[in-house]
Amino acid sequence: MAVKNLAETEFVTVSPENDGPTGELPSEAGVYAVYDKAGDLQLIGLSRNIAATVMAHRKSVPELCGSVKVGVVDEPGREALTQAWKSWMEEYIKVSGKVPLGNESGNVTWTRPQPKKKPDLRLTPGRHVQLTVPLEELVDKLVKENKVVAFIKGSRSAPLCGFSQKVIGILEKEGVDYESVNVLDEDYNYGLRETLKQYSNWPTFPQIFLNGELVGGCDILTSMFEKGEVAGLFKY
Ligand SMILES: N[C@@H](CCC(=O)N[C@@H](CS)C(=O)NCC(=O)O)C(=O)O
Ligand code: FES
Repeated sequence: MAVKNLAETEFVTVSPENDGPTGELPSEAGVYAVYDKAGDLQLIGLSRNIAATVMAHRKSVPELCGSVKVGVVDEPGREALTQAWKSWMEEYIKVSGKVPLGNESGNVTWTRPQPKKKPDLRLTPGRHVQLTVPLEELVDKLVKENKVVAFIKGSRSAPLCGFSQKVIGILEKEGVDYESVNVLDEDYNYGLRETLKQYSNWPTFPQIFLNGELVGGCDILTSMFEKGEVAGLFKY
């Protein structure tokens, strides 16, 4: 049997202040629609366990969870669930002219909280501060005090060159805990680009250091990755 229309389905309160009402939510498969406290629809989702999923949402984004509507799907195959989800989605789009914010592509509010990316390290406090220590010494300290350091063009969250992007991608994929330094940051890493080439005797970027030693750039890391060597070397 199909689920009821969204409009005909009743609200169940789930706001965090009201910490109890899990009992009113079915631990069954079906669709659910989350409304914020202002009553605006934020997300239409489907789940194998509506109560558990909604409670997880309430925990991770309490500010957007005011109440929910749920529709249990009787014989919850993939097809039936998708069909129910589509019917609610279409109903909402017809009325509002848009998809719920949380369902827009690229919206990550409702997915599991992503571990925060580390900020890139900076070598100096800023260009206006005259350093008494040579930059080379700062580089030396940095690569010796951190197990893995990637000197890249751009930041780790927005690399500005394909070679740097590729090594960041590999380190991330392998779950390596690494520090990054943006050699193009002329404010906080002024002069680093040339200093590092001399320090490491390597003319290009990216440069990946492991335990104070240069491992190489993009080509070398890529070939290590293809041989399955990255995790073993860089993680343990
Ligand atoms: N084959 C190199 C590719 C990297 C590369 O060619 N980098 C160039 C362009 S991003 C570079 O850093 N040039 C020197 C510079 O920009 O200072 C590798 O394996 O890392
Ligand atoms: S910045 Fe052009 S190839 Fe790296």
